[in-house]
Amino acid sequence: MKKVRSIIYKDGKLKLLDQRKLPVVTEFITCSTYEEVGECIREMVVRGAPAIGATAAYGMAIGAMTSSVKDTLTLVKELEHIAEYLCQTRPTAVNLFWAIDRMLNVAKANENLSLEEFKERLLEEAHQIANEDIEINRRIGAHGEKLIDDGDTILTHCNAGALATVDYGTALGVIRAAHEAGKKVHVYADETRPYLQGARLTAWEMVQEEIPVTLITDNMAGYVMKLGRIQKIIVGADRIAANGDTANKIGTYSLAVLAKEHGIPFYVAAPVSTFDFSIKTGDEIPIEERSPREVTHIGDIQIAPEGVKIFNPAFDVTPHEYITAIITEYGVIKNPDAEKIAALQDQIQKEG
Ligand SMILES: CSC[C@@H](O)[C@@H](O)C(=O)COP(=O)(O)O
Repeated sequence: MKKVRSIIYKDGKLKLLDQRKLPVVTEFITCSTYEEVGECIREMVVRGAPAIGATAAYGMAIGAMTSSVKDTLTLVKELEHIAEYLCQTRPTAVNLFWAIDRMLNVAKANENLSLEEFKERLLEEAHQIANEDIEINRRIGAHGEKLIDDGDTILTHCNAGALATVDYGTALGVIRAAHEAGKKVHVYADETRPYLQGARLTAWEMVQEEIPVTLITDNMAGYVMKLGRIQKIIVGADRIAANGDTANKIGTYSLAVLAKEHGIPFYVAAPVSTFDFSIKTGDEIPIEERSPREVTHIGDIQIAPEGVKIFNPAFDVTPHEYITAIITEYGVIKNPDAEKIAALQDQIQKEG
């Protein structure tokens, strides 16, 4: 299998595949400070909920390693500021806050270590978060591929692949696992305006791995469903509320409504780090609004008149009633609701 690694740590530096330039240019940006890491998250050099989380964890480790403070207790205090800075980068994907919290908790639990040991411990935790992500995605894939039939054509939105994670992917991980299991699958990728993650990234990943893929513009999705070409829809997630309502890339909600109308199963694939058990419903999920330029321009080409008003929400929320199942590393939650997600939370606490 050809691998697409987008996050590489080496010798105190984090190399991030510049996803803004794909698929035309394959170029890495090297970050030596936590500020540079934060900038890369904000500017979407790296994007996708699990990838953002792992990157932020390395940002915390790099922040500790590059700090000039002379004792561990002061460094823990400094890490709280670094955490605040990194938390400001993108608001919707909860994996960002989850990874930063996990790093802060490790910092607080190890404040008795020597400065050098403490820095090593933080780096070790960042590596652990990154390595676990790959393992978790494979488990999601193993659970999810059982839902895929030989010969299925699967529609996906945005990019929930190796690029959006440390490797393998969530929604695309399920598709990869089905492909690896010898099932013939065909992918329909929505281009995903305005940032074109589907056209630029999902299509690229599928072409790289020789998984058959057809690219469509977002407004073609309803028509291809009506033509009977789509058997399943699988998307990733940026934040899942305690009742199963799911925030994902703008346009996901429209797909879920269309799926219901056409009787097509609509699956969400996500690690448990994407659940925000602290919020009851999707109404509480903060939705990022991005620059109007993403809508008025495609690349450097202006496509809208100067002075036009723009609304550019980057995510929407799909109510849980539209979701056939959520696939996590713990298994498949059919018809997700508050009760089933509370049971998942119990399972996580029991199994760790
Ligand atoms: C496995 S990633 C799942 C989601 O993060 C993905 O579908 C998505 O919406 C990404 O949004 P992005 O704005 O590109 O970070």
